[in-house]
Amino acid sequence: MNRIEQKPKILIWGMGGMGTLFKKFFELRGYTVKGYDIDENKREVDEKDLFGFDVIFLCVPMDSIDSVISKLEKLSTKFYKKPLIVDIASVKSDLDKLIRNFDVLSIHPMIGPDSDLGLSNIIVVYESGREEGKLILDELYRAGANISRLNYRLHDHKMAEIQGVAHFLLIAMANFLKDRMDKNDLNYASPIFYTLYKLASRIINQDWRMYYNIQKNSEQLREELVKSILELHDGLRDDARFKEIFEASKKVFDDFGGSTIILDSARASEIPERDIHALRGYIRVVDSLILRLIERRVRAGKEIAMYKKEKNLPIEISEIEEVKLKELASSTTLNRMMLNRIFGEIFHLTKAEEYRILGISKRMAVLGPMGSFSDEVALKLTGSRVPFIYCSSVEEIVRMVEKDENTYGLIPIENSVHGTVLKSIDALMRYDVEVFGETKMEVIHVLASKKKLELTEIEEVYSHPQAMAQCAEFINNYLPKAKLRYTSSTSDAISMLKDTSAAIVSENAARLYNLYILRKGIQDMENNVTRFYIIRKQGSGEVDGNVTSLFFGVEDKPGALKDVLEVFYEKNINLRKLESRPSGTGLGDYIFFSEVEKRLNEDDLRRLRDVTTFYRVAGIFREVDRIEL
Ligand SMILES: NC(=O)c1ccc[n+]([C@@H]2O[C@H](COP(=O)([O-])OP(=O)(O)OC[C@H]3O[C@@H](n4cnc5c(N)ncnc54)[C@H](O)[C@@H]3O)[C@@H](O)[C@H]2O)c1
Ligand SMILES: O=C(O)C(=O)C[C@]1(C(=O)O)C=C[C@@H](O)C=C1
Repeated sequence: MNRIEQKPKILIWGMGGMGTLFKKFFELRGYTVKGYDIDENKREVDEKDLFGFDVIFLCVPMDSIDSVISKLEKLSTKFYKKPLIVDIASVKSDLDKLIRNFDVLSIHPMIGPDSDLGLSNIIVVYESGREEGKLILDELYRAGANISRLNYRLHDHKMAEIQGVAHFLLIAMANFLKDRMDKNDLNYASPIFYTLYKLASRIINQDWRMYYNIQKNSEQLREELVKSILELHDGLRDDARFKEIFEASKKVFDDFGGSTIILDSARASEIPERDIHALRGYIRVVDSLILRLIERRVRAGKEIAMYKKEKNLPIEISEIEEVKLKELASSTTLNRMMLNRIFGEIFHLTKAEEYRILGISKRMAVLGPMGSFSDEVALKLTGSRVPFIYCSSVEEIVRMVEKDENTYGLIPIENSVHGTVLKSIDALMRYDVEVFGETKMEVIHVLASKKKLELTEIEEVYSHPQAMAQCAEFINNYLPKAKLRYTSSTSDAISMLKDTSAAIVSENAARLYNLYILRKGIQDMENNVTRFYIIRKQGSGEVDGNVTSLFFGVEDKPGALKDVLEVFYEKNINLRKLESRPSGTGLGDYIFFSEVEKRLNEDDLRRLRDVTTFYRVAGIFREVDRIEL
């Protein structure tokens, strides 16, 4: 465990490409992060407010680092606490100066602003051992970055090889071909040419200064490179010599099996204009890429599953999914709701593979969609070790459970405000399933929105009619002017949200869909509790419990029901619930559903047989908070 109690406050000094990347990364992980820049338009804090931060990320161009260090030195007496300076420069020539006066974590992130920190190589060049620094590296590590260490004096030399050579060759290619080719030549391009062309374009279209500084750092190596190119040129006069040079490189340059680089280097980076066939061709390539990438992602599930088994971790870790969804939503303008659904399904595919590898075949059918109240209850109940199937009706759940011994179900049976869920009783009556547990959960509604809003700014409120009714008092008191819009589900309510509207949903749904929670617990009644049945295929497991639920019929004569109740009375059995439901055989024909607080024994059932036309035990169960499936 880290010894820092609170997350350090971070200042990003230089809000360009890399600064923005780090700001978003740490913000999404719950840190307070502010940006400062020489350009006033990019500033979130003024110069006078630079002193309360625990960590300062130096994200200015390399040419400006020296002046920023001098400024930091001048300011140093005013800091409330000595900040940790995180240096990310690509060349470490200023590091000596920085270390002299500050606590420093010097890293070199080997990615550009448009990349992802997951799987990136982060080279740690110097660390003064501050806890904040360890925490930062730990966050990067947990996001999948590969943290390596390299002495800072060796760093610049290594970078000359890694970056200097690659940049030089690509800049040389662009420089050489710029007068010889035009964009039409791309019609003749091969995937390899396209890849190099794209890489060179990426460099040429950025600010030249950083590349200049990197080349300055690789002057000596460049000379060796030019010499080696001439040798290769020379080697091409003789096939045996060329073969030798060619084969010698194989030892280091492995074959990249499974790479999508060639697929991606097809014309898939630019949308063709107008021509419908070209457009369809383009979409075909993009679809193939998506497919290959999803396959790769799912394959990773195998390794993750083995790790989770070893560490006894649940398959589903909703916090990880939440951060990912937030991260994805923040880097696109695509519809957030749809994005959540698509990635929700992709997560499902990966999880399904994890379950398959671990031989987990059990699943639980619940009322969907993901983020519904039932989803929340099922998560709590199972500790998320089994996959959930999201159904759109109770009947669908019960039907699924009847069909498959490995599918369990969670259905609402009653709510303390709205009473019995008759659809659940009807479904239990029709299908061969049994109740083997019950669980309760308090309904807590929250008011949530896409953007942070004052209540007075809310023009419309979206929700399911039942949730709306349960929050009527709050709506009348605090949102008297808002228009009420009824929707058929939580996810519908969320998808309708505009910038000035809010939805009444569960806290779980608000978190899942990255909404702001404006008010919590807005339901009128305290103690708004829903009770659920946990069901399985009839006869598919051990029976245990202290409550029995049963269906029975009585003759159509006066006192018939009283005879049944008398059996319970005689035997001192407390009747917890009694409902009558139409049997479906004719007008006036009813079946009774009841719950009694006892595990009925042979004798109890014999007595019931005498006073009923039929009975069927729907389940023997007890209340549970957790189930092991
Ligand atoms: N871009 C990359 O691929 C990459 C990769 C790894 C490391 N780095 C390192 O990250 C650092 C930043 O690179 P970038 O690509 O984000 O640069 P950038 O040009 O995108 O952003 C730099 C920002 O710093 C601001 N700035 C300039 N001088 C300043 C000053 N004196 N005070 C405050 N703000 C100032 C600029 O206005 C700009 O917003 C560099 O040290 C670079 O070596 C960059
Ligand atoms: O990161 C993991 O632990 C995974 O199993 C991957 C993954 C995913 O598909 O992104 C799947 C299940 C977890 O709920 C979180 C994430």
